[in-house]
Amino acid sequence: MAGTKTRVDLDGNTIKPITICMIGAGGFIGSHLCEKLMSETPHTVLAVDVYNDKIKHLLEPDSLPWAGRIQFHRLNIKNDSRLEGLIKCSDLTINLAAICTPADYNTRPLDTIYSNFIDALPVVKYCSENNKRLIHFSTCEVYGKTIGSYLPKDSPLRQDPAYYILKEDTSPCIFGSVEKQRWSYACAKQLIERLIYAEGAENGLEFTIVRPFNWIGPRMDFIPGIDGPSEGVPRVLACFSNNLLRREPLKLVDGGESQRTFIYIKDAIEAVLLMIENPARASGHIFNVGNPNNEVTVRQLAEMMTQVYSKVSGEDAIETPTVDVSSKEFYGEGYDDSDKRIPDMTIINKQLGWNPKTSLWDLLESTLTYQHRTYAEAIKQTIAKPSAN
Ligand SMILES: NC(=O)c1ccc[n+]([C@@H]2O[C@H](COP(=O)([O-])OP(=O)(O)OC[C@H]3O[C@@H](n4cnc5c(N)ncnc54)[C@H](O)[C@@H]3O)[C@@H](O)[C@H]2O)c1
Ligand SMILES: O=c1ccn([C@@H]2O[C@H](COP(=O)(O)OP(=O)(O)O[C@H]3OC[C@](O)(CO)[C@H]3O)[C@@H](O)[C@H]2O)c(=O)[nH]1
Repeated sequence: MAGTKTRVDLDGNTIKPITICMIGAGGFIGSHLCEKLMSETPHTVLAVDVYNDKIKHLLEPDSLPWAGRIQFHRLNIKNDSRLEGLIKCSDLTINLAAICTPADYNTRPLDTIYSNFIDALPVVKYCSENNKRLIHFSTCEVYGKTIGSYLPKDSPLRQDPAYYILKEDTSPCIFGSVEKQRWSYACAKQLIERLIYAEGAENGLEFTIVRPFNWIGPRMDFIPGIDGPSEGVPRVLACFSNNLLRREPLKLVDGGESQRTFIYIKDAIEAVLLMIENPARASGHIFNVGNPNNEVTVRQLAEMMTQVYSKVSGEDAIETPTVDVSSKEFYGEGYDDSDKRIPDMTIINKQLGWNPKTSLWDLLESTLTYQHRTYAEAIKQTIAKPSAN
């Protein structure tokens, strides 16, 4: 059971129980991290969020084995004076809070910039002033587009990894023009990274920055009309899951040519736990956390999800499984895209000896099994219900 046997870090030292102030604990990543910390470690979590639906199973009932090691604090970090107190009484702060769905970047750029930069400022300040360690969640989007994307389509250099592999310490950050408001998020994340780095350099802040590369799994985002707004546009996993559950074609934005590497949330959480429990190895570093072996185009992702969903649901795929849609139609004015995202793993390998394990097929199988079990019945009922109009 968690907390009863001695746990050691990568250098063989005993790990002491700590208190973690986790901001954004009620979201997708936060819920998995809380689950891991409760079931496998003796640490205490002060879980801060405006919502707690995704961690309710960890908070209730009081008889859970970890009762007393997790407390939920419903607060909005934009305007709540309790934040400093929570950071002060913790050993480590993990900041996950953000607006991080691409459909918002070009349609709500002010909220996006405030959420990812302005609202994170007090968190960094309180950590720095109170000598508290900070693990801040940034994004792979800070790399923007690859250098290779600016080469002619037929250039052989496009095949050279030097032109597309994304490295924390050497790759540039290449964003589109200011009118392309898609980059409001990446730019805000980049500036907060620079501020944290500067706090480390000038004031000795002990920090780690995480750049997640498309972490996916159960509880990611919402299914429109079921546990989120009917007109809402979540990230691609939930968009495609929604289409499959409703037996609608999956929408391929601009032909589905963009490439992504997807990593299973449970693999990624292992990396975060290593950062939490190995401060001497993690502090002062920026880490890519992704699975370079799981690269697909968005079109290939749609095809694979269609096959996997057929297998787990027992339903045949629909006759026309995908449909092309322009980015302007799907996301509106100001959308732009990252062409390709393959993480370099040198730094995380060297510092933490971590590697992802789960193949794309396997992670889709467990995730779509969860989506089917969780939503298929509710979707059937909404489809069967006669509409109000
Ligand atoms: N999931 C990924 O693949 C991925 C990729 C790149 C970066 N990230 C980063 O990781 C972090 C977590 O992402 P996620 O996928 O879990 O997103 P998420 O939207 O599921 O979680 C974010 C949580 O933060 C909370 N939050 C936002 N603003 C808040 C505020 N003002 N006060 C209190 N709580 C607030 C939200 O309610 C939500 O529960 C984000 O910073 C995101 O930019 C995630
Ligand atoms: O129905 C859809 C939805 C999306 N697409 C395309 O899929 C690609 C991936 O989209 P998505 O997962 O929504 O987001 P991104 O990978 O572009 O950005 C995220 O990456 C990390 C993070 O920082 C946080 O999660 C976020 O910014 C993309 O090409 C879409 O256009 C589709 O074709 N159909």
